[in-house]
Amino acid sequence: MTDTVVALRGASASLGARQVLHGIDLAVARGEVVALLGANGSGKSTAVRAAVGRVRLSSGSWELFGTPGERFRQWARIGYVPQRTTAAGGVPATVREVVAAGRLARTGLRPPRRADKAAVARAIELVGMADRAADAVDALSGGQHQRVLIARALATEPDLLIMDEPMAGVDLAAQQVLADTVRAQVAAGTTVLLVLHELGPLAPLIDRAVLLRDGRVAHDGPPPPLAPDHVHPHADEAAATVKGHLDRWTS
Ligand SMILES: Nc1ncnc2c1ncn2[C@@H]1O[C@H](COP(=O)(O)OP(=O)(O)OP(=O)(O)O)[C@@H](O)[C@H]1O
Repeated sequence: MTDTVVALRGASASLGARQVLHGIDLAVARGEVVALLGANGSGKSTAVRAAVGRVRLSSGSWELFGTPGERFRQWARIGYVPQRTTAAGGVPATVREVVAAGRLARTGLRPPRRADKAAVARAIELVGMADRAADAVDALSGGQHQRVLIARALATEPDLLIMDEPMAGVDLAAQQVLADTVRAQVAAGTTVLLVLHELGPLAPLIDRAVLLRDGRVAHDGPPPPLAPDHVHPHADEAAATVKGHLDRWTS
């Protein structure tokens, strides 16, 4: 048994001719909530895509649940929300269908059982979309779409949840719903790795922050300091202050 749920060690990776990651170390322990921060193009998405095996390392190593990534097969233990994409790509699927597709990692091709249907319903409920479950996803707003993608990742009941900029393009009220969702997952023992541009309403949940700069780890430790009133859930002012702190911290 190991307490490290996901780890990149000395990881380098290139996209096309460009080396994007330069020997990064990124490890997340069981139960931790880690934010991966950094400017545009610093390599955050590439790092998490490498962590889930979607980008091949040119050197270094990669582990999931104590198993070398190349040999890891228990993909149902991982919920991954990629950087903003559309959930259905023109296919008129309903919210429930898209979220149920996430459950396939557990069920394979066997017919869904009651527990599978319950997990799908719970995931939809968690992101506050129960009243839209039968609606086509292409009728949803960007923020609602993002919630559906998160529900799809939660439907597998993951031990490790990786989300790439989950708050991008999501309005403040929906951000609060997402923060509550992440809080519920954390309370249930899920390990969380988040790519974030700013901490926003997730700030109180973050145990540790890893800052990337030009494909290298520039900081790994406590998250950036927060304004004293950061806990106020809907204060634009507080969000702006946190962002101000973060900008100073990352520049
Ligand atoms: N297919 C590709 N070929 C070459 N370079 C690429 C490719 N895809 C991305 N890049 C470059 O790799 C770098 C890192 O990209 P990555 O998406 O990991 O950064 P990021 O920190 O997640 O940025 P953002 O916050 O903008 O999403 C960027 O400079 C990007 O332009």
